[in-house]
Amino acid sequence: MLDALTAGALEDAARRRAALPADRLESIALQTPTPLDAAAILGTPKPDSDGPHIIAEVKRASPSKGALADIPEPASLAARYQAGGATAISVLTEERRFLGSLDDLRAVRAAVSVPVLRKDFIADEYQLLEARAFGADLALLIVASLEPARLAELHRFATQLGLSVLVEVHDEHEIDAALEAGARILGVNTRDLKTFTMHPERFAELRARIPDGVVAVAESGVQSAADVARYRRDGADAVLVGEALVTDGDPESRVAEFGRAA
Ligand SMILES: O=P(O)(O)OC[C@@H](O)[C@@H](O)c1c[nH]c2ccccc12
Repeated sequence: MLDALTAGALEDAARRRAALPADRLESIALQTPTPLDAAAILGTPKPDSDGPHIIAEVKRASPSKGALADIPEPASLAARYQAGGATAISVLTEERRFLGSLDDLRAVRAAVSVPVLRKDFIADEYQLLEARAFGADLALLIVASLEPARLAELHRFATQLGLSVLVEVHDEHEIDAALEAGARILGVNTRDLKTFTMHPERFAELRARIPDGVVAVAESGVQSAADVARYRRDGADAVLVGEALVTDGDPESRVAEFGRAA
């Protein structure tokens, strides 16, 4: 599944590149305001609460669940997340299975002042230029979908563009590869990418391998404040939540509640 998603994302990027070559995209990217330092922001404890930073996700659908929510105005959803105290906003831009787009990224960027993450299956420099040009402050790199040398190369390229990187891992070996590549923000995705089953205990098991000074993000499977509190007690600096927020009638209050969970 991960390979198919990455192949599809690369195909879609190649189509966009045919319309806008990399050198032209790069000059747009470099005229875009300097990204926020997401690693520093997520690495600083919240002044007003013992809860974790919340990274709130704009997510219409997923391969495991199909359609989750109609989101006609991603900008207003993101603004409500920010009003609820979200430290950062994640925007799924993958088109085929998550039904996202770069237009969503652009709209969210214009609506919020907190860091914005481009969440996609990134395996090419062009996709990082897009992230920067459409206003993202950070980009996702998934260790399981990249050779170690390629991961390091893309991490370096993103950093040169001024982007922070959320490096996603699933096991000890991937943590080692991520740290080797220079990761400052590590996301443990507790959803198994092959079976889509949830293993929230994986976060606690892997947390000990994440060194001080590296931001630890717990990703996936949060349904309630109790789930957030558990990740927090297990040592999460930040918790990334999608489904529970897009399916809630009052995402602002829900983000606020999650941000206090400790
Ligand atoms: O909707 P959830 O269970 O709260 O999960 C959010 C997020 O962790 C999930 O969307 C995600 C984690 N890693 C990814 C990589 C690609 C696409 C999506 C993801």
